[in-house]
Amino acid sequence: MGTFIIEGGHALKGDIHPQGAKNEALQILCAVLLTSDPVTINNVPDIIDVNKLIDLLSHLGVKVTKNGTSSYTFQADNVDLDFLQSEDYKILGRGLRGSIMLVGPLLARFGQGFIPRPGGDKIGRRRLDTHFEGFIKLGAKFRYNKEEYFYGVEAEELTGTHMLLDEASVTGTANIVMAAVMAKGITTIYNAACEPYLQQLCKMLVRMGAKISGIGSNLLTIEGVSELGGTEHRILPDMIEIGSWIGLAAMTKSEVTIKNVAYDELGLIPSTFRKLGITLERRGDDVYIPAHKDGYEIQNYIDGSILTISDAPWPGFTPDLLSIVLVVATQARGSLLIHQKMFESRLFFVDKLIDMGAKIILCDPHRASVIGHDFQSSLKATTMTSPDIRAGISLLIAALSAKGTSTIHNIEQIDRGYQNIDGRLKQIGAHIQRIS
Ligand SMILES: CC(=O)N[C@H]1[C@@H](OP(=O)(O)OP(=O)(O)OC[C@H]2O[C@@H](n3ccc(=O)[nH]c3=O)[C@H](O)[C@@H]2O)O[C@H](CO)[C@@H](O)[C@@H]1O
Ligand SMILES: C=C(OP(=O)(O)O)C(=O)O
Repeated sequence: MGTFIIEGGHALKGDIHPQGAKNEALQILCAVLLTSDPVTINNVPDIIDVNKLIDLLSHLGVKVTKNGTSSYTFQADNVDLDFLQSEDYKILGRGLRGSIMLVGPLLARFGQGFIPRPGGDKIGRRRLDTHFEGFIKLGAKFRYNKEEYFYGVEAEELTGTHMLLDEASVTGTANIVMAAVMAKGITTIYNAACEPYLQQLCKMLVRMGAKISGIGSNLLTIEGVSELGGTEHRILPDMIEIGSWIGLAAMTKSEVTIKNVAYDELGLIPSTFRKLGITLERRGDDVYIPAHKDGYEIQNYIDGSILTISDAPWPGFTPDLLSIVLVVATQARGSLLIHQKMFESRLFFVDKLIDMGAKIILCDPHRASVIGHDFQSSLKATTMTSPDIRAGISLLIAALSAKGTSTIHNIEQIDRGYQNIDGRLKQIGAHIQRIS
């Protein structure tokens, strides 16, 4: 279990280059299984979850060539389907959430897809019904081994159909789209998730020969084709990482420029941080955050009532940034309510912030009310353990702003989604040390 030792209270200064998006990379990597031709992917982040998925692909027989630091070529021309039944597959598949998206492409191309219950953050129930209901509608037979938590779908042929998803699941939509691209006839998916991750996946599939319309909306129409070919794809900058850097800059009163953010893909992220009173300027495709020497003030609603920040399926505000918004609010001028609607166990980490001196009331598992200190009182350094990826980065932000030296254990949770976070923080002046 790795640990960070952080000496807080230092302002940071400099440029940050965001990594490629974790959640997009996981979809795109699974899509390489849809063709026997080479697929080149650029801007691949060097993070635990992505590296685990690349390892899984290579165990499946996919040829993996590293072209440079963040560029890979994959060729799935000799996939070992027997590996899907092996103990190793059960162990490796459980290691991350993104592995669930292997099922759709395997089903589409080879008529069979299996997966153990995938890993990922323990942030509440994470059901997979949407995925499997979609495959069943396309004509697949479903089986589930309850003892081993092992899911399977099989089909001699998939046939296009209309489906209304029971929820706009991000990985569920990606999985169903990848299954449908080579189904016979037309598939329409309503209540589809439409995050930039999904849009990027669909655009890549179109370049591979798929016929998809409605990209970016919640109604996708897919006309099945008989096969797909190779392509080259570039992963967008990670919008969750960009939001994390914005929060970190404000709370440590640091002057930071986040370079090449693909601003037009950030949706509500900039305006949500602005509602906390944080100044961020768009400069070309960069985001400049000045040092907030006089703090930042939370805006109320027009009628004077207290601001609520809550998550919603895209283009709503992403749930993956709520923990970061929460920690940043602990030093704001004013109060707000955080309402985490999607996940029921994602706010419990506020106990650690309360220990550090933050004024937070956890109203119930989904809602926390935060009363900002306006920097009149610093958070106190402490020892903590990172429970999940976004709580982990939030605790790291708290530690960087706190007085004294903090310790964060279980930093693998942070490493699974943030590339060389300590190295990049050091480059802009943070006092952080990794102990493995
Ligand atoms: C690898 C990956 O890409 N992970 C992301 C993906 O996970 P993942 O695809 O697993 O998440 P889903 O979109 O399936 O659902 C997330 C949670 O929200 C609930 N839900 C979802 C849609 C909806 O309309 N109503 C609703 O309540 C689900 O029941 C579930 O509890 O999307 C989540 C939601 O943006 C993100 O937090 C994860 O980082
Ligand atoms: C919840 C997250 O990831 P995963 O779905 O991989 O657990 C996240 O990225 O915030």
